[in-house]
Amino acid sequence: MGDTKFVEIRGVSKTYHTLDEETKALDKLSFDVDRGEIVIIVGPSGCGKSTILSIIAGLMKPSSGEVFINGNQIKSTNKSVGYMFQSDHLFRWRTIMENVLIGLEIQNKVTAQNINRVEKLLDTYGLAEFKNHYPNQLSGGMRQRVALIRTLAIEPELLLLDEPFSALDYQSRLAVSDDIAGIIKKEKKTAIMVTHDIAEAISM
Ligand SMILES: Nc1ncnc2c1ncn2[C@@H]1O[C@H](COP(=O)(O)OP(=O)(O)OP(=O)(O)O)[C@@H](O)[C@H]1O
Repeated sequence: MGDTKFVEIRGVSKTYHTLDEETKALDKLSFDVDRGEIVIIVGPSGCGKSTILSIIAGLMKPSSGEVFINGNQIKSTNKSVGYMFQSDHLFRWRTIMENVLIGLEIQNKVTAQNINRVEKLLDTYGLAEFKNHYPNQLSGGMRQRVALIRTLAIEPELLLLDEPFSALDYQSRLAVSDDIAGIIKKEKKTAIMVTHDIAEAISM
């Protein structure tokens, strides 16, 4: 037996069934991710990228195969995993601070210590002065940064990013992906990102 990897994907297959057809989205997919690694999966639309992230997050069960995080098999959603979606999904009626705190609110963990930690994250990543602003007062790139800080606020060990920059125009996409990669490295997180955009993958 070798060392246990941080994330292990073992022979994962997924077939979707509808009334009149079967779609094989994943066929015996296996790979490992080490702690602190940023892995980018590139492929065209429809190749099963969102499916594998949903399975790793425990939001969906594979048809066969297993996923382990830290040696524990994933069977349902898991606090050690943070998921960032294609668009930023910020609530427009909540301020930046209120948006960033939402995960902690759901977990009933809005303590003075956690608020302080989140304020430091906003400060480090240049958003402190915007904490009482609303999402529509920020640029697309800043909103993605807010979405990442919201995901980081619950202190996940593994970040899953599903085409997080696809809503941005080409020029800001490369700058923002650079920016987000820098934050992930600085916070020493492990991340799996999926994208159809090779330039974005290389820039990360
Ligand atoms: N709930 C579902 N029911 C039936 N088929 C599905 C379902 N979800 C996804 N599929 C099919 O499975 C395949 C993989 O989908 P998936 O969303 O994982 O791909 P993707 O690479 O993330 O694509 P995109 O970038 O367009 O989201 C596609 O052919 C899709 O049509």
